[in-house]
Amino acid sequence: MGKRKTGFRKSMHKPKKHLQNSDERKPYTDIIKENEKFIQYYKTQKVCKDEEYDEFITSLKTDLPATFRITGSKGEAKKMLEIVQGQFIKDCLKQEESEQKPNIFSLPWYPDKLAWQMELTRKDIRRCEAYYKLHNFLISETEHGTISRQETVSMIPPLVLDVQSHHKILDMCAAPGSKTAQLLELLHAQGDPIPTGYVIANDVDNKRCYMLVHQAKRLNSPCVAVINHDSAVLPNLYESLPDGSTQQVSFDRILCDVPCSGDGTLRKNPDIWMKWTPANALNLHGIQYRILKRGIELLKVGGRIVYSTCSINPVENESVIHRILSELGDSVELVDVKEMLPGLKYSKGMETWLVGSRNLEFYKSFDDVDEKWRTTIRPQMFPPAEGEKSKFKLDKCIRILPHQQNTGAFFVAVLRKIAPLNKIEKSLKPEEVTEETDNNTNKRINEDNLPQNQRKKRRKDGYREDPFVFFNQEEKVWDDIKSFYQVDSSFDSTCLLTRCHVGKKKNIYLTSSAVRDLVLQNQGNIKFINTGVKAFVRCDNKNMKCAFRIANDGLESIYPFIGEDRKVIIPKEDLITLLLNNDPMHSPQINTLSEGVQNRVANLSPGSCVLIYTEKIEGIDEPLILHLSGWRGTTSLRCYTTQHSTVHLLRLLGGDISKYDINKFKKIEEENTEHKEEIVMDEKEAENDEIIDMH
Ligand SMILES: C[S@@+](CC[C@H](N)C(=O)[O-])C[C@H]1O[C@@H](n2cnc3c(N)ncnc32)[C@H](O)[C@@H]1O
Repeated sequence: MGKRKTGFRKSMHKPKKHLQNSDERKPYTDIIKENEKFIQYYKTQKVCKDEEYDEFITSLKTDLPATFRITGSKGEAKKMLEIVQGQFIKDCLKQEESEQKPNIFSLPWYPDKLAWQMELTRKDIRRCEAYYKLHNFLISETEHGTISRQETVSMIPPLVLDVQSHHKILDMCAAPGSKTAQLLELLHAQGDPIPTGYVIANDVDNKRCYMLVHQAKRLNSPCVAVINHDSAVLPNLYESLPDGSTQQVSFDRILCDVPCSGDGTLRKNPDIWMKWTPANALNLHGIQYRILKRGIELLKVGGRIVYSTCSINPVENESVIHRILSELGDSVELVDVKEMLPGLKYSKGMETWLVGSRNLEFYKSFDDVDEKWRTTIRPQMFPPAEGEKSKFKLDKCIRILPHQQNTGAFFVAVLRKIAPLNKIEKSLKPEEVTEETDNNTNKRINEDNLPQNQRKKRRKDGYREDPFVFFNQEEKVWDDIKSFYQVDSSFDSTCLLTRCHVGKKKNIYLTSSAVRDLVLQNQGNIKFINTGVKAFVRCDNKNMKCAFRIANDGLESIYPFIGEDRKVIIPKEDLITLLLNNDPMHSPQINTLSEGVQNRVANLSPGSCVLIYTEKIEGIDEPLILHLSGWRGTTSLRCYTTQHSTVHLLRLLGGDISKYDINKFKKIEEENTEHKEEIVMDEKEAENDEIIDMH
């Protein structure tokens, strides 16, 4: 008797993911957006005028509008702006049955019209079939890195930090990283391929550090490193000086976007309605203060630090700033940044507030506080005395409330360091530092200059990260790369690194020389999670004289150093052809491309190359310039792009993206039908099997 075939495939028994009726997560629609304590607390705190209070609360109960920021080089950003302002987005917003289409507008206070808000929530965009093209647009452009979907108010802190390309920037509480990404954009805004400044992005939560890595990666910057520390006790960082000694890094700019109760995000996170209690703010005040204080210690005199929270509570906001100014007032002052935010509606910082206990007993001063609350309510949480208000100028802080312009709630304070902290700075230097200082100069001795046997092994075991292994002058693989790509002698190959000590090098990453120095000087004390942009990828292709191809990620940084021989100018039509056919098995044949390209590649030896596309854009001097990693095969030419980048590039060039612009609603419908058909088929097969068996 033959073996019985069941005919039932595994897939039949396992419901497809989208068909599963999962009740693991409570839908946000089931959350009751009420909390008596919350309503009473903020009414008592007078966070807005009495006549606005109902509007304030009502606004907190509605979903947030979707917003995004355009990023990228000037030419690319201008082209994206044309798309956002043009017919494409107009069509995306059109609802077939309705005559009314939601509005989309640029935020007046964000420079160059780069930030946009829609009269649609993220949920609307995700759930409504009419917006599937808009949704696809937002996803592919976000993944490619040309837009960042970021909440309106969250764009303010990096903006008022006033970043320039030479700034050393520290982002103290950086994960998941939307502000880090914005800081990187601002660092690269002038178009330098490798800015001299950098961003050190820190978070205490190891897992969240990887979200940060993902965010930073989208920006393809060689000037960022992700580290993992409690920023309240972040060790000093050191940098080399030209004479070989080292000195402590003083940051030009610091972002201190501290952990907070998050009640300003109620519109996005409605579950906070059920969890909210005044105790959260009381518990967070201490760590918020310590993080800000450590930030000020690490800041250069003349530098700027931005303190921000997504909390409405003065105990987490003005109270922290007041405490800092009371202690360090000779060294820091609040900065008025009104001029940097034209058209933004906000309330001035509060100069007086009450401190409320867990059960809503409100106190004007610590002397009145009931004994039982004195461990949670601290004397430093109270506002300045009546006669001292003008000394602190807390009204320079910025409070954004949700009803003012349909956003989340937010608090921002900008501080400038005007003098060193003296005693405090000295007392907080970690022990390792003094241990190794040169007595005469008070500078730390550069360990790299010491003989190997005198270097102290500082790395603690247990870091999960792969090592950061920088090339030395004699790096073997470099000779081939250098000669194949005719890399200019000004390129510093010691800024290239791999993540393995032994074995074949797979990916080669690039950092700026300042970031390289930071890693080398500090990897004993600082837990580096990630750094470097991918510059070269191993591809052992017999046809190529060099084992590494150029990666798109780091191409902008290495482009100026690559010799002309491996660069191919490509016209629009050919680039569109390559993008539409970027399956490596079916790359376009060279003889199907334009004559210009055929002539250009005739003498180009097989292997990796850079494809260059330029286009004049009306209204700006800077053209759109695209540099893409390409491959000259024996008879074909291809372009390396991920699917999201392919869609982005085709969109920029006006190519046909229909094959990628999938209507997921239709697809699900089809899959459901297919699934039903599959079941019928499987049942038929099973019946046949029965028949076969019976005979
Ligand atoms: C408000 S979120 C930061 C949001 C982030 N700046 C952004 O724009 O995406 C606060 C972050 O602080 C981190 N955090 C909490 N305590 C910290 C500490 N002591 N040191 C460093 N990070 C801390 C949390 O893990 C969280 O990721």
